[in-house]
Amino acid sequence: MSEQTSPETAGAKLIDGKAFARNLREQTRLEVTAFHEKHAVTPGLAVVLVGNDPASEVYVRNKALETHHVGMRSFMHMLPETTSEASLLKLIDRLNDDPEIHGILVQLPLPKHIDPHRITNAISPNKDVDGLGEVNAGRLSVGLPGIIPCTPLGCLMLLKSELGDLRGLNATVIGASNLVGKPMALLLLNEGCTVSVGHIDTKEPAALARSADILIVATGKNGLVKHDWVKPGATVIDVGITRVPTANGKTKLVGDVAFAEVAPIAGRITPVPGGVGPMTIACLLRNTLKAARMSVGDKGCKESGQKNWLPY
Ligand SMILES: Nc1nc(=O)c2c([nH]1)NC[C@@H]1CN(c3ccc(C(=O)N[C@@H](CCC(=O)O)C(=O)O)cc3)C=[N+]21
Repeated sequence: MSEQTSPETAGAKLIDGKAFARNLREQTRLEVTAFHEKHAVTPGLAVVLVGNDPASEVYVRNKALETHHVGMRSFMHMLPETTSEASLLKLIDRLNDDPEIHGILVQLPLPKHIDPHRITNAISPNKDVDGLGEVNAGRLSVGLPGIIPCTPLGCLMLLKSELGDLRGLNATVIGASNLVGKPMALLLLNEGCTVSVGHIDTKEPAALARSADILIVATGKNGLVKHDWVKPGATVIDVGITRVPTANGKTKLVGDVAFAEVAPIAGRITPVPGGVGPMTIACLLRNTLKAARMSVGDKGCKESGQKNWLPY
């Protein structure tokens, strides 16, 4: 990756998640071809969306397109907002039993009348490409191989490619969700970082953030992280993604980090858009390939080696 600086980002290097994700997808495409030649199996991903949140519909469409680009099959299920929990569970059962489907993703958040925990855990652990079910979450927490949630996995790939060995570094994760913050903290712990987790009740989040060599922010509060939250030279990974209106009546995506004031202080920083977002989708495709490999007991792949966490 080339050093990119601009007047607004003074010393900070932009971490180009978009370019990294493009390379990862290309690598995945080649591996999907080889996998198909060896096993005559095409990896298949089912994506389920309940309700019609316009932003979710865009992500879901992008996922379908990128799935095709890497040579996988995509199965879309767009269900009405009024779908009952029972009928969603029935669909998941069908997808669990369908041999053409190797990965199942149910887009979150779900409508209020559906218990997300029950849904996430209904997905077979072998097809849980979001890595959010109790089996995969538990395996991550005890240090066993499993399927790792896409966003934290993408963040870790960016960090390792930028910084190499992370052992001994101080990492602060702001946000403690099951989707990002908690698995991110566990991954960094497994990499040998000294990890702190800040959350809604943390008394001095700025001080906690300022102690970090690696700062990961996943709160959904746009512009939360100001210049005085960041240690000079730190690597900042912005997971937040919020659509805000602009002066000319359009909208744009912004992160949880106040980019213009933080970029001159940080050593490296991910932009929004073009940072973590594209990595999430690229990692979803990796996880789907991994699930397909597990389904045929492909011992020739790194994924079946019991020590290897990362799908590359
Ligand atoms: N079960 C589940 N798993 C998820 O992984 C999941 C989810 N539910 N619900 C919604 C969030 C959101 N999410 C994004 C993925 C990619 C981009 C992405 O590609 N963003 C582009 C910009 C896209 C655009 O311009 O609209 C970028 O940041 O550059 C964004 C957001 C996955 N999520």
